[in-house]
Amino acid sequence: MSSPLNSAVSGAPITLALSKGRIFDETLPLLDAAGITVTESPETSRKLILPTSDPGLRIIIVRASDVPTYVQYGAADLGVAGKDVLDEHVIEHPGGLYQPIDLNIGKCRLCVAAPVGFDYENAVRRGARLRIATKYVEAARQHFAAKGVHVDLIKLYGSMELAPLVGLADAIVDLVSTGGTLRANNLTVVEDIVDISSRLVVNQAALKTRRHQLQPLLDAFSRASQASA
Ligand SMILES: Nc1ncnc2c1ncn2[C@@H]1O[C@H](COP(=O)(O)OP(=O)(O)OP(=O)(O)O)[C@@H](O)[C@H]1O
Ligand SMILES: O=P(O)(O)OC[C@H]1O[C@H](OP(=O)(O)OP(=O)(O)O)[C@H](O)[C@@H]1O
Repeated sequence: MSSPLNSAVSGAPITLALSKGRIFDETLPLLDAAGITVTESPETSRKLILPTSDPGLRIIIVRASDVPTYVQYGAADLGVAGKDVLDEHVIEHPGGLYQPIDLNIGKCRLCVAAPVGFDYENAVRRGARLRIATKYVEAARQHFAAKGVHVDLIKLYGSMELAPLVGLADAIVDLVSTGGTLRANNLTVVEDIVDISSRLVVNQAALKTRRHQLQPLLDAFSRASQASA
């Protein structure tokens, strides 16, 4: 996309919500494909609103799990969030979010993992009540309910791999990519739940009222993500 987004028409730039780290880093090439560069980095700047080379687009930096909230309430017109985060959000706060594009970034798997040597299959067969530590309580609840496995879910906000090592849980539900974190902590995948990637998420009202501004960006993201699939 070579022409600037037309901010003069609506009076306000389009706001894109990103989290710093891998989502910001992996979204940059997609923006680049849309002819947009971001000169400041959230790793070095403390600014939470970053301008872009296009006066019609600004970026806000929020926690990964807060991206759907900013977009749902219209504080951002669109954002990038993992399917893991979106699924948790939508179960608790349905409506208002449109997920038009799988960006094919942030690829990993949501899995059940347990200490090497823990006989998960046998525990499930016996009908044992398992203690599961996770950040993804809703996804875990649905997964184990569908299998008819009784679980006590323990909500954590990070470093789930620690929980079975110190007796907080029997197993965890967490994201796995290379498997390096599990290996380093003597854990192993005992079950795959779902493939994860990051999605573009758009405020449904903005899609109606600012469609002509948003569409070129959506088209550019769609082309770039298909090219990298
Ligand atoms: N190891 C990984 N490989 C690929 N993608 C991943 C990996 N870990 C997480 N992701 C994806 O990237 C998204 C953002 O992860 P990130 O680690 O940047 O945030 P976070 O620390 O999980 O979020 P928060 O700050 O809200 O707790 C996740 O929601 C997931 O979709
Ligand atoms: O299989 P691997 O390649 O080792 O990746 C898996 C790890 O990646 C994620 O953590 P992240 O690196 O995002 O750390 P954080 O959750 O503490 O931000 C996830 O929660 C795992 O711990």
